[in-house]
Amino acid sequence: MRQGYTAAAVRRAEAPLLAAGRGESLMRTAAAGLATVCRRVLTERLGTVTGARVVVLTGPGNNGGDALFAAANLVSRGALCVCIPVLSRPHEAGLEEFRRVGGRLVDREDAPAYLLGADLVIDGILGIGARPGLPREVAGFLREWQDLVGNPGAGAAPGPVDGEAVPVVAVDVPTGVDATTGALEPVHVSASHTVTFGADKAGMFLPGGADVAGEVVYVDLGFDMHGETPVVEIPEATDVLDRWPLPETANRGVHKYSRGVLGLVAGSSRYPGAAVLSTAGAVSAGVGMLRLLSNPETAWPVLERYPEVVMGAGRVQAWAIGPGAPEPPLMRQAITDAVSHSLPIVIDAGGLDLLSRPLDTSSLMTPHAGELAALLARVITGAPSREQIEAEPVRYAVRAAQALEGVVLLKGRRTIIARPDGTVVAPGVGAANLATAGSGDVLTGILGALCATAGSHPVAEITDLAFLAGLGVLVHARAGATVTHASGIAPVVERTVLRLAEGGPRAHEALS
Ligand SMILES: NC(=O)C1=CN([C@@H]2O[C@H](COP(=O)(O)OP(=O)(O)OC[C@H]3O[C@@H](n4cnc5c(N)ncnc54)[C@H](O)[C@@H]3O)[C@@H](O)[C@H]2O)[C@@H](O)CC1
Repeated sequence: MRQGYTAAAVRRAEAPLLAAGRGESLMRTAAAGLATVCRRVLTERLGTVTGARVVVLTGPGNNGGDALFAAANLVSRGALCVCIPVLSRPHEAGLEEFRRVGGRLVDREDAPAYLLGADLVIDGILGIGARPGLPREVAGFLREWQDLVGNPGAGAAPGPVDGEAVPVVAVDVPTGVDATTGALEPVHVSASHTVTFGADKAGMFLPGGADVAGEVVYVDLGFDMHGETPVVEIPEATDVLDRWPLPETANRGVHKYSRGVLGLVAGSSRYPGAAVLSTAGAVSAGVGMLRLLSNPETAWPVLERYPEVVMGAGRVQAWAIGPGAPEPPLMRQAITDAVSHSLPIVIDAGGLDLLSRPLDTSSLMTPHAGELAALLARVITGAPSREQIEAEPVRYAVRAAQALEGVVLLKGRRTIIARPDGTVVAPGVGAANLATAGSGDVLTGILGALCATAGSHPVAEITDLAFLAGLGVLVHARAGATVTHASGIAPVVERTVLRLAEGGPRAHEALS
């Protein structure tokens, strides 16, 4: 798991080291890490660093200092580096070293020629010291750069040159990206790589920043982050291997109940397929048993494919309700059972329409932006529109988690899972082919199965529903990336879970 912090937290963590007079050595370590990434990028692109044409963009702060020290390293290995000061005078010691080894300072007016001929651009204009609102000079420069490389989109600065994008390595944070929230200035740098120092910055993993940071490479500076709370957690494949709650198989006392029973309320005569898809997700993710509450019309297609499903209510360890707009009385029955037995409940689609206040049990709500707008309209005053939610998904997912005192999984191209304490889990980008009807139903089944299985373990409490949901989203995305149809996801989820259960190298295979 990676953990992202606010810029203020990073500042607090670096303060004791700066007070101990270690500022220069920190910068040298940061620059060495930055140079390593630049050398890798150049070698991948050109096969060598020697003769590579590198443009270094600087601002007045330490961010530019990092860039210049790193560029000095590249010059000493034969790269041809120029520095364009985009804002004020560059970092003095960095510039001195850069020039001493043969780097050249060039005028801003000459920037177009250098940018067009570059093999690599290093963005050291602004880092975590950036104040909101780019200075005019910087915004103007980035706009010219955009026009130059024929990328008129409001966002991306660098674009394809001669059919191939020039790599841009951002120092710590791409210029124009808020290090904490990921919010983008109207014009900003779009990087292929971001080399970040001391601690991951939250904004690089949240919508906006995550779309323009490229590969985020972390360089350790020995900061002690223990006293700081990460505001975003990023689950990775290794977390799935370590923390996916696999059904118990090892001990002899195992039976279907101890492997997790999920109660599912899904499907209607209008959307019978939703029950099949959510059942597929749940069964594939590894429940011990599945009870389906549904009308007979909906039940038959499910039973045809999954005869092991048991119809009707009974003892369960978790509930999942809502895919395919099931009949409200059935969903209410599930909610009542979840609350009276303190069971976790996943609430999707039609189930969300029943909510207007917090439930007195662990809840995981899975709306998309439109559903969240409708839900918030019932719960808070001054609720946002769907468009507002799409523009600021983290803000409104957190708002909903607080108002509903549960975990809110806001679906979108970048799914965000918010806890009531304001922290989020950001499992990264989903597969484009998951944006299909029915894909969310499969996810609900997976999430329900995870809750049921985790809830059936000897320590029957789910300490972190949001992180668990993040693992479900990762496996769902992984499965989706390898299939072309939502209905085809289930077998891939099943294969993934089976391989997790087998452990060893094959488990890694399933997630790589
Ligand atoms: N302090 C440390 O421990 C380390 C810091 N490092 C680097 O230092 C960076 C932070 O350095 P700084 O604090 O110098 O900050 P920056 O380099 O981000 O920039 C700060 C400068 O830009 C100006 N500025 C910022 N926003 C502006 C705006 N909107 N309009 C006009 N001027 C604006 C400020 O007045 C200041 O002069 C990090 O991102 C990282 O790259 C690294 O060297 C590693 C160690």
